[in-house]
Amino acid sequence: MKKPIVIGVTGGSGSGKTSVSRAILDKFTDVSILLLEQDFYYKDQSQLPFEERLKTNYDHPFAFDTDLFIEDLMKLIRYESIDQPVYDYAMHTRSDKVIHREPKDVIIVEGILILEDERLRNLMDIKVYVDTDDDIRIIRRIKRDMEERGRTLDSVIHQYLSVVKPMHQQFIEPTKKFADIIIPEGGQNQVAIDLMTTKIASILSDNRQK
Ligand SMILES: Nc1ncnc2c1ncn2[C@@H]1O[C@H](COP(=O)(O)OP(=O)(O)O)[C@@H](O)[C@H]1O
Ligand SMILES: O=c1ccn([C@@H]2O[C@H](COP(=O)(O)O)[C@@H](O)[C@H]2O)c(=O)[nH]1
Repeated sequence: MKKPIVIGVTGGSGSGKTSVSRAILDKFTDVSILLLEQDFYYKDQSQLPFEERLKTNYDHPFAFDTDLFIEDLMKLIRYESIDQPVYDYAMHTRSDKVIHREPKDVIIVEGILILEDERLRNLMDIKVYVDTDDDIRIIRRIKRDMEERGRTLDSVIHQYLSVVKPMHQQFIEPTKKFADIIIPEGGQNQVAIDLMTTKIASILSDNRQK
C-alpha cells in the first residue's frame, strides 16, 4: 500500500534541526513536503497561571502531548488531513488556533525528543541526528530566544544550566544511537543535505514504480 516517506530530524536545542529540515525541503521543487514540528505538540497549559508555566521543564518527554503527536502522524501516514495545534512560546502554552494540514508524500518530523519514544521511531523511514557542539548551540539559543521568544539573557542562561543542559544529556544525546545518519554542524553541511535529498528522491521514484 502507498505510504508517505517519514524522515525524523532530531538533535539538541539550537543544533540546526529546523535549518536542516528546511534545506531538504528547499531541494525539492516538484514534490511537496510536510514539515511537522514536535514543538507544536507541547502540552496545553492554559489551565495553569503564567507564573506556574515558567516552572515547567520543557526539555523532558512529559512536556509533550506525544499521544496526540503520534495520532496526527499516523493520520498523515494514512493520507488523512490533520488540524495541527499551534504553540505560543511567549505564553508557554497552546494557542486557540489550529492549522489545517493536508497529507504529503514526504513528511519531515522535527524535534528534540522525536527519537525518544519507540512508537514514534517505528513510524520513521530515515532517522537523522544533527550533532552540534554545546557552545555553538547555547550561543544560537541565546540569540534566538532573546530575539524571537521574548526572553532575557539571565533567563536563557538560568534555563540552560538548570534544565536544558541536564535534560539534553539525559534524554536527547542518548537518542543519537537510534539515528541512521549523524550530521555534524547543522544546516551548512551541504554534502549531508545532498545525500539525504538523493536518498529521498530514490525512495520516491521506487514508490512511483510500485
Ligand atoms: N550552520 C549554521 N550556521 C550558522 N547559524 C546557524 C546554522 N544552523 C542554524 N543556525 C542558526 O541557529 C539558530 C538555531 O537554528 P535552528 O535550525 O532553528 O535550530 P534548532 O531547530 O535545532 O533549534 C537559528 O537562528 C539559525 O539561523
Ligand atoms: O514554552 C516553551 C517551550 C519550549 N521551550 C524550549 O524550546 C526548546 C526546543 O526548541 P528548539 O527549537 O529545538 O530549540 C527546548 O529546549 C525548550 O527548552 C521553552 O523554553 N519554552
